[in-house]
Amino acid sequence: TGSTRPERILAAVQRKATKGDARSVVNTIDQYCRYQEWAMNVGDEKGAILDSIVCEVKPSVMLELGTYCGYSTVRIASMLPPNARLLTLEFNPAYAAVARQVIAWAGVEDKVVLIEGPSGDWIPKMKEEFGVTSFDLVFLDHWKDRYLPDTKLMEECGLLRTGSILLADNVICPGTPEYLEYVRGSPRYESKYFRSHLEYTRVEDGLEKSVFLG
Ligand SMILES: O=C(NC/C=C/[C@H]1O[C@@H](Sc2ccncc2)[C@H](O)[C@@H]1O)c1cc([N+](=O)[O-])cc(O)c1O
Ligand SMILES: [Mg+2]
Repeated sequence: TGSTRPERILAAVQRKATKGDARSVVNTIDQYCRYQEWAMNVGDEKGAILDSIVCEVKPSVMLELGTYCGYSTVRIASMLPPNARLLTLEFNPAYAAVARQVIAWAGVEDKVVLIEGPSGDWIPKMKEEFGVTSFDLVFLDHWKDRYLPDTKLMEECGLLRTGSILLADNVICPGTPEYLEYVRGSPRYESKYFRSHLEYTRVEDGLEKSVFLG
């Protein structure tokens, strides 16, 4: 029973990244996944677009769907002011266990609430369990067939307000056709595509930024 890919990524972080230095953790994971073994982090190229949108929005309360190893969790948290909160949802306990350690190594645990379990169960409980009124920014990077149902669920639960922003990874590769059709076709969203590449490759991919109009 060898190690898993997330465990090997964590090992690289604990071996090579400077403890307490979020950028060093991000750079270490990018190096490892570009030169040792590919992994489904948003990566450096799309990550720079993510950074620019986090900086522009300056969210007080943000949601990430799909923590995985915690790469984008650390990337986002390092951009947030001290009193801002990033809630991140992870379904797989083994991935969550790795992510907690990556987040701790980066020193951003005070800004992050990692929630274990399926988004479908937790989204309806956000208000009562975490005191969330609405999300300023949501980063969708979990199962691609959950992007649309979870967006509709957030609407129904009143978790989006006029101006809330959805930022979706992988809208080209692997692709999220139903979600894309919905946000681009709905009068309740103003959508914009940021062209990029699939992490660590030359394959086209991109992020879709959609502003909820209420
Ligand atoms: O499949 C992809 N991502 C799915 C990610 C899924 C992550 O989210 C939860 S699922 C969940 C469910 C419910 N609630 C929370 C988390 C999984 O345990 C995993 O940690 C993907 C694939 C490629 N690719 O090239 O194949 C590239 C990417 O950038 C990708 O994001
Ligand atoms: Mg992704």
